[in-house]
Amino acid sequence: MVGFETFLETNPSNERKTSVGYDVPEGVDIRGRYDAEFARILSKDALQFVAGLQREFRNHIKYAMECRKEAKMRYNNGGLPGFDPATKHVRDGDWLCRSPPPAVADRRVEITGPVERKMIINALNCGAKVFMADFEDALSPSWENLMRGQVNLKDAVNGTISFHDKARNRVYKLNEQTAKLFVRPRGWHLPEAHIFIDGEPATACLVDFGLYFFHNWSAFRRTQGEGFGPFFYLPKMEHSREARIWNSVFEAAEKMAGIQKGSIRATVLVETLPAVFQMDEILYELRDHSVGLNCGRWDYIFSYVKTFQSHPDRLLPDRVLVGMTQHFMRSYSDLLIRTCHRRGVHAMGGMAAQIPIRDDPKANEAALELVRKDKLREVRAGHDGTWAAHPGLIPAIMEVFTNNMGNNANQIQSMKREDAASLTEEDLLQIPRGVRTMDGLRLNTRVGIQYVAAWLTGTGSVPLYNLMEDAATAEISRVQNWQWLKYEVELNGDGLGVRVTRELFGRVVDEEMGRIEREVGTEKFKRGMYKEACTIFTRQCTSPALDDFLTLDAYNNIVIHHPTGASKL
Ligand SMILES: CC(=O)SCCNC(=O)CCNC(=O)[C@H](O)C(C)(C)COP(=O)(O)OP(=O)(O)OC[C@H]1O[C@@H](n2cnc3c(N)ncnc32)[C@H](O)[C@@H]1OP(=O)(O)O
Ligand SMILES: O=CC(=O)O
Ligand SMILES: [Mg+2]
Repeated sequence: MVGFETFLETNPSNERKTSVGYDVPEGVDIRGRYDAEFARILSKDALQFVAGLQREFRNHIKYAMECRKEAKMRYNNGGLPGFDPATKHVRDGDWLCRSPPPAVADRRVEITGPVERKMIINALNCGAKVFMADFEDALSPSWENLMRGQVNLKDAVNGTISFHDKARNRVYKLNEQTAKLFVRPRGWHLPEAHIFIDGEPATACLVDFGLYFFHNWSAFRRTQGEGFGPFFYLPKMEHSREARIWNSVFEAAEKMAGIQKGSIRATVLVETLPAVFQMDEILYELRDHSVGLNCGRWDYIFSYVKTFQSHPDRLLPDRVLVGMTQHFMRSYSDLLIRTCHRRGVHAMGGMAAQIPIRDDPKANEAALELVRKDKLREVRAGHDGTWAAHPGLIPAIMEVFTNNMGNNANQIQSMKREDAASLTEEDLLQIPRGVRTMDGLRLNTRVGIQYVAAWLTGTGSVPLYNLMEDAATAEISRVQNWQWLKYEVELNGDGLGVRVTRELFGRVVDEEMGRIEREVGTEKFKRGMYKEACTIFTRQCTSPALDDFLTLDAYNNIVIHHPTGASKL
């Protein structure tokens, strides 16, 4: 794994202290650029709070990351993830989570997006019930993006956020009625290299959570949460011990603020394969702070490949064929619904990748139809709400959920899905069916390189070939290529019987780089970071050992380059 240690080794500049301008508490060093607006976020008190969390929980986090490594070793030695016999009493027990706060009882459509100023306003205004503001899959974690994101969220919670689009002479402001705000901090595994605490990079999610909570808990509870909150989404957990750390972090934050235990609420994304066997345990750890689980389908597919990286009998078909109707995906969604409703909380659906296609009405209608179909399956299965990637999808998704749920805020009591109790480990692990093709290999390569190029220049979610791409979808492209190369799989869907060798992949990379250049134009291609992206992506696809995360390696580049803004490629 490329982690803190590698980060330190590969970045000699980390020896420098650069807290110039910031008033920092003892032991805290800020290495990002000084900006007067950032300084309001990075106040001494706020940093003291973040440093306190880091000091209290760093050993717990390190231990949890060690446990991830041990689990990986077990899977790499042929083991399979499964239900833990030691926590059977939790799964069998008759307990409930606290009931959902009234402010977010109805979450039928949630929009997601990076913490970019205009998008925050558009998302809050778009008619969705919830907006998940994202420091994670949809954000490239440059210093500028992170700090501006915190400034933007503070203004949003205070109701003062505005944006002047000078090119269009348009001013963006909040409507009377807005979506309720959830914030998604980064995962446990990521460092925040611009903030050092006691000589090591801060844990990224504690920075995201800590700064947002410190500045917003009071206003949020007054203006948004009807006495509850703030609300969070928690990504990429692999085990309930990681949920236990979050629960303790929440308790520490509540204590600091002097608010009641159970004020903070969070929805956990079940988006790793090991976590599907821990859903009861995760809810149990967070039972005072939970507001449900969500099917993070894209990272879940990524995690399937990662977990089975040493299992050549579990190869994935083309990425486009691994949808929610594959048996293992349907089983995961069904069991998540059953688990959440049994514990009295929301079971949220996931993200359809389709987005509106502006210049082609026929293709646009076809994309919308795919989204409707996906959402209809979710609501009929019993999900209480779902995700939308784009404001243009909200009316259609809202209609599907409202037609099926009527005036009920959710289906927690009406869709118990007891039938899903009989789902087995085999159901949850069943190998996805379908063929592998040269087109699949080419698409993975083209999408992966373009996504990394965007990420390196500060943009974490992009439209590519009429689909939303973010860190999770790009991960699927990367690990699928890696898996196919590692096992030199036969592309069995083309009738040609070609095997995926390094030589073939080298040719594919060259040809797809040529195609990207033709598609984006030579000038943009030269200005962008496509070559750097190609180096990173190709290295990761061909490395003997699978990197744990695409973004950990790529992060070294954005720390060095300090992009100054989110520039679209
Ligand atoms: C796997 C997962 O984790 S999913 C969750 C993480 N991923 C995301 O959140 C992706 C969110 N979506 C997006 O980032 C964008 O919709 C993209 C990148 C997919 C497409 O972006 P674009 O092509 O720029 O969208 P498009 O040009 O159609 O935008 C039209 C308008 O909608 C706005 N818009 C588009 N998506 C969003 C959004 N998610 N939230 C708020 N506003 C949005 C744009 O800002 C633009 O506003 P304007 O007309 O006022 O200028
Ligand atoms: O975060 C969501 C996902 O699908 O991954
Ligand atoms: Mg995800």
